[in-house]
Amino acid sequence: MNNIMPNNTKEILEKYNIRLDKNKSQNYLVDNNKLENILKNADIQPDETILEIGAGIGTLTIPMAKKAKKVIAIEKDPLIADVLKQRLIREKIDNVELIKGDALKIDYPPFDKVVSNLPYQISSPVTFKLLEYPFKKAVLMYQLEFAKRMQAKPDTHEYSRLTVGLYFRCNAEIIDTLPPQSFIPQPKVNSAVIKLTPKENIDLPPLFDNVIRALFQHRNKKARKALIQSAHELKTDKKQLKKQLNMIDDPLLDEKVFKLTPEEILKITQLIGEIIQ
Ligand SMILES: C[S@@+](CC[C@H](N)C(=O)[O-])C[C@H]1O[C@@H](n2cnc3c(N)ncnc32)[C@H](O)[C@@H]1O
Repeated sequence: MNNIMPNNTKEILEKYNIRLDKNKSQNYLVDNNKLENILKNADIQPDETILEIGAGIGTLTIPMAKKAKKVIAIEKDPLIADVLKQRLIREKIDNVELIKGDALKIDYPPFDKVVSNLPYQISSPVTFKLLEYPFKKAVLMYQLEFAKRMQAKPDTHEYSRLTVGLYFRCNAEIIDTLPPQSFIPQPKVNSAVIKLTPKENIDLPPLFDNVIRALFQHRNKKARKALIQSAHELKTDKKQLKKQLNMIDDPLLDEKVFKLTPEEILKITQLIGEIIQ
């Protein structure tokens, strides 16, 4: 392997006597070619603020800080965050805002791009959370299976709430895949890096995310039944919704959820918006 930068993750972990815990999503990147590819795709500019979720000991943080105006690095494990803090001091890097905390529980300061080898345990909630923030680009590592769901087509096993939630907001592109050997400790599955580029002019109805949630709780059922069974997601009364939906003769409501295209789900959202006032 033609390593461009020295990777001293193992030495650093030994030096600080850190034992990584797979159960805490602590799979650290040790493949520098893959790291270089993430940085290349992130294309960090000197005036940009980068958000990093799950910074670990700084494998991505430190090279990003050397390119960016600022890196906001979030790390939940206090021992590991302390190691990163010491490394930043030792390397005289002063443009990293290190936040010790749970990325699902804190509000993020404004950022231009988000670049992270994400903790896989929180892939889904953290992705939906990120979608609430404006950003120019995201370069994110996920489990390969999860990444495939982000760009899946209707009527496939991977097509999910995540696919539809992303569809109108971002273009999702798998830009690299990584074998378990790219990490220590090695995960059981392959990984992938996804690039998300926000789409312009998104004006989704306020109920859109509620409708997706309601539908995909019953992905093998017909849309009408799924919506009725998950009426709570639409913050409406189940009996009332059943009555209203049963009066509508629209073939979309008789289609199975996993077969509905994102555009059709948008139409259903508009329909729901009209009946739940
Ligand atoms: C996959 S590792 C990536 C570490 C490093 N960025 C790298 O690429 O080698 C994910 C990191 O996220 C941290 N983590 C796990 N859950 C977290 C959460 N809810 N909020 C913030 N960090 C979390 C873990 O402690 C771990 O350091």
